[in-house]
Amino acid sequence: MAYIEPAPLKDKENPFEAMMSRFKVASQILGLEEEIYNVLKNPARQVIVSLPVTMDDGTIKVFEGYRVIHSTILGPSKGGIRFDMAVNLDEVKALAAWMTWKCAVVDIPYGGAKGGVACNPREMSAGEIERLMRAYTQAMADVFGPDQDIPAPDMGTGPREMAWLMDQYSRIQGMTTHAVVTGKPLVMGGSLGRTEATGRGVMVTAMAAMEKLKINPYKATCAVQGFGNVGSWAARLLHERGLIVQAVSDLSGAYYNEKGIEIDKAVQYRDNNKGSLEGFAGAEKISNEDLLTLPVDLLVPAATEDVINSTNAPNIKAKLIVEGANGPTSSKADNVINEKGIMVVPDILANAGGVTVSYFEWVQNRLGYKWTADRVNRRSDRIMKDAFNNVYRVSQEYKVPMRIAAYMVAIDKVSKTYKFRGGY
Ligand SMILES: NC(=O)C1=CN([C@@H]2O[C@H](COP(=O)(O)OP(=O)(O)OC[C@H]3O[C@@H](n4cnc5c(N)ncnc54)[C@H](OP(=O)(O)O)[C@@H]3O)[C@@H](O)[C@H]2O)C=CC1
Ligand SMILES: O=C(O)CCC(=O)C(=O)O
Repeated sequence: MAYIEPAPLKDKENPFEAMMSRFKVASQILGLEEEIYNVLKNPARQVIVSLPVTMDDGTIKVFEGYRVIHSTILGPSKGGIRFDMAVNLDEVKALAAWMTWKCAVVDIPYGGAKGGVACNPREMSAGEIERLMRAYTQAMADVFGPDQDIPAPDMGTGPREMAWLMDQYSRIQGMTTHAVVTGKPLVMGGSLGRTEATGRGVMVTAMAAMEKLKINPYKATCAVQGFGNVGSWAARLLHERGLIVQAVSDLSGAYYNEKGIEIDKAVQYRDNNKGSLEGFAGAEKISNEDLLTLPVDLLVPAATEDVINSTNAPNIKAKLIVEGANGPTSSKADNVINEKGIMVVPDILANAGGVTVSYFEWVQNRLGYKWTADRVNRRSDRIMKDAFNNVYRVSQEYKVPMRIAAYMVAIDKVSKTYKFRGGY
């Protein structure tokens, strides 16, 4: 069947519709039965909770929290928790579905879920964030579980928040339950390699794509948008592989140096500057928008959704885009990028290193055993390379972009499993 361009969407893209437009195209090419299409397009469960939290000044503020389980066909659902002002149900629904496809692409036995709370952690004290995370866990206690639904970090959360979640859940259960959450601190059942895992997967798939495109990493330039967990680790590891990282960014703006940013210095600066790159010296300050259109070989969007859209896509000059973030490219931009011949390693493949090592963390927790960093990295690198090669093969065979090929791999696996499970 010929490749069908995703239908362009109007105005600013709703992330769930952006996910659906690619899902539709891949389903059509696969000839997916309508009944199964309907099952997979609807999230299995959507939970919305109100979370009253006592703030430091004694007032009570009510936050809205979400957990969407998109699918449990492949196994217990898995996916991070986002603390961000922009969190809303449609975003969480899209992120949950992306988790289903992502776990299927890297062939790990999980379904997809995502959670989030609309809040601004930058303006909250550690105590307020802790009370919010404990309230969220309490409200989701019947949703979460090591064989049911296993959360992890996402934007605005990290090991500290996962520790509070694990502790609160364990108090409710009356027993220490490490395997209920991944991305925990190392001392409480976290896995070696999880912190850097998503950025590492971005690096591994970027190297694989550069090989296909015959780009020499020692001569290649790169720009990375977002300097949190994913962006800073991707930048550091790409730099270690010989690339010149010419620009990095966060919400404060982008920082450009033609000769290359010193990534370790930027990380150190951010860590000593309340998490922000604001004021970082040794680089020219440009806008996040300018970063996206720099004439680099590799562009890594590792911040948030919809940053590459129909407005700026015609000006993108990179030869390769490797998506560290979930949903950074709108479906309208897909068409423009494809016409320009830019290769895109899509989010559901490129950033799957995180959930892969989360899976290893869960396995180690259940075994009561700890793997070495070397074992974690070797196994996750192999999974990421195999997944890249599989998606690349499908994209060549069906003459479709890598994004559609990744959806095809995922939908094929989930739909076949659904049919084998039967009972409907
Ligand atoms: N953590 C993980 O393991 C995984 C994360 N992802 C995805 O990767 C992306 C980043 O997540 P993660 O690194 O964990 O999040 P973090 O919260 O650690 O970092 C986010 C970074 O993006 C910056 N940022 C946010 N919005 C914008 C914007 N509009 N323009 C430019 N920069 C922006 C932030 O800046 P500032 O610090 O100034 O706020 C920060 O540097 C998300 O899409 C997430 O879903 C995907 C797979 C796994
Ligand atoms: O590590 C995980 O389980 C999930 C990470 C995540 O939320 C993501 O891949 O988007």
